[in-house]
Amino acid sequence: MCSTVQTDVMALRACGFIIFRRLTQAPPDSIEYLLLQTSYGEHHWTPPKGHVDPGEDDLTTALRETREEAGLGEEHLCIVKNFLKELHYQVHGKDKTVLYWLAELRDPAMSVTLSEEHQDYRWARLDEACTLARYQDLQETLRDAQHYLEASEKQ
Ligand SMILES: Nc1nc2c(ncn2[C@@H]2O[C@H](COP(=O)(O)OP(=O)(O)OP(=O)(O)OP(=O)(O)OC[C@H]3O[C@@H](n4cnc5c(=O)[nH]c(N)nc54)[C@H](O)[C@@H]3O)[C@@H](O)[C@H]2O)c(=O)[nH]1
Repeated sequence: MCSTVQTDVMALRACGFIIFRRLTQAPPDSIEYLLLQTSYGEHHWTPPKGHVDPGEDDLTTALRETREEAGLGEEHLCIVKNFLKELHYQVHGKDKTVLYWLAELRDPAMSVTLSEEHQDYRWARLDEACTLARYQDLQETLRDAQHYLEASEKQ
């Protein structure tokens, strides 16, 4: 009973990946981000992500959810070091934390396989991605990712 009460007051926590691909080597505006549209609720668009299972570490959750929701595993991804964003918002009056790592799809032609949780997906350049991801914090996260990638390319 105690554990049920504790679970109820604990903040929601989810983890995922901002996945991008480059269709050509350059320029940086050729970067496209993967967004998935839920098949439930308001049919909102987010990168692959999901709730952390009890005892699971955050990165394991992000990888598991990305495989479950997009059919993309660690072997298909190149994780970008030093990029990790934390979002905080409320869902039905409850605090929720979402962590996003950043990863490049190794083979840009690799196809995405959706689960029943999503009805559509889109590879979108930054502007379109921000339009689909209509939450300001997610838009800022996508812009931060783009800046990070552009800055890395200049080095
Ligand atoms: N039938 C039905 N079933 C649902 C529903 N809801 C869930 N299920 C079930 O739960 C399972 C999902 O399990 P996971 O995959 O593990 O979890 P997540 O990936 O975490 O997915 P969620 O959808 O739970 O959570 P969010 O994406 O966070 O959306 C929640 C609300 O937050 C807002 N919101 C979203 N993103 C942002 C943002 O970046 N910034 C801001 N500021 N706000 C944002 C937006 O208002 C949105 O409505 C599904 O299989 C369903 O069975 C629902 O409405 N109807």
